[in-house]
Amino acid sequence: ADLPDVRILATGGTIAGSAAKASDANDYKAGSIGVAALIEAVPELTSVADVSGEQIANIPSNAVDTALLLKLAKRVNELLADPKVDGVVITHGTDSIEDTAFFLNLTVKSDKPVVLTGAMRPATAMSADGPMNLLEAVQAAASPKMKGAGVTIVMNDYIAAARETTKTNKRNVATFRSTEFGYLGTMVEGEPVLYRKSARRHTSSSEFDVSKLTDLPRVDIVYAYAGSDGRMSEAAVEIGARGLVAAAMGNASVSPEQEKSYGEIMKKGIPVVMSGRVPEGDVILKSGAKKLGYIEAGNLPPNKARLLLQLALTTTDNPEEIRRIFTEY
Ligand SMILES: NC(=O)C[C@H](N)C(=O)O
Repeated sequence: ADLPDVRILATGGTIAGSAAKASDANDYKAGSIGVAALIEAVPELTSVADVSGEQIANIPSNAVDTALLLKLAKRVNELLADPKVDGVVITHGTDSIEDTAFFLNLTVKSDKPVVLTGAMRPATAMSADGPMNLLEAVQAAASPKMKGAGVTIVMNDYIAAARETTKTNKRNVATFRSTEFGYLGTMVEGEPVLYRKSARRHTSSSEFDVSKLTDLPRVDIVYAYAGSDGRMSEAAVEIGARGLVAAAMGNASVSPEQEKSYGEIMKKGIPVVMSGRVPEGDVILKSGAKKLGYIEAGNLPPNKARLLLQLALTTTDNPEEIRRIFTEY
């Protein structure tokens, strides 16, 4: 039969991790098994799709950097532009999988499925979760039902939108949860069953083009807590930040010293996006904070607001334009 053509791009992580003992699910080395071995461990893949692997990196995902994000986005765009390719799966460490997924959600120029997956237990572990996650990711990427769904994370039977998904448990296999707007769907007996669509711009309707970029503007995140002052934000500007993301307490809540520092930074034309430590709910500024000129992050967490601000700064410095971007993506 003519099976869908699915390309697997491997970047490392625990799914490619190995430990000395099957009982060890903690003290292992992430990114030690190559893509060929990942595919070989799941012989069922060959009845789902015509799969082929490509090793993009083999690292734990805390080592993913801007260069790798750009490399991945460019490679995915190249592959999906080929009419022969039906979908892409990316194996990735779970620590930053949501960051990479959201970045690709904003920079992949295609409606074809792009599915990220990973594992919480290394490949050598008893009850390793990687093989089933890889199978379900390939099943999703091979399915025409996933067309236009945006970049997704498929793990533990759920199909989760890059924008709304976050790691919630440091060690448990059921770590990926969708924030308030839910999962897109679930994998049922090898088939995606979808319940919803994202209303936010992504993939083929995104305005961001990374094809000619070799770097992204520096954006730093400043964490707020009772007793924080303005020195971290000042230091970030000093080392070259072109924008800041405030990880505020509550709803846009930062200390008075921090507020003063942000006010001065915004006067210099450096945008400050107001996000927060609290995982759910949209940031809504009070009139005083609005006057200072913050940009509201909506419900984006700081790590994703940072990526969106970096991409926004590749196209504009105008706060009104950046504000529009934060309402559309
Ligand atoms: N479960 C994992 O994949 C965690 C690992 N430290 C990583 O992100 O690479």
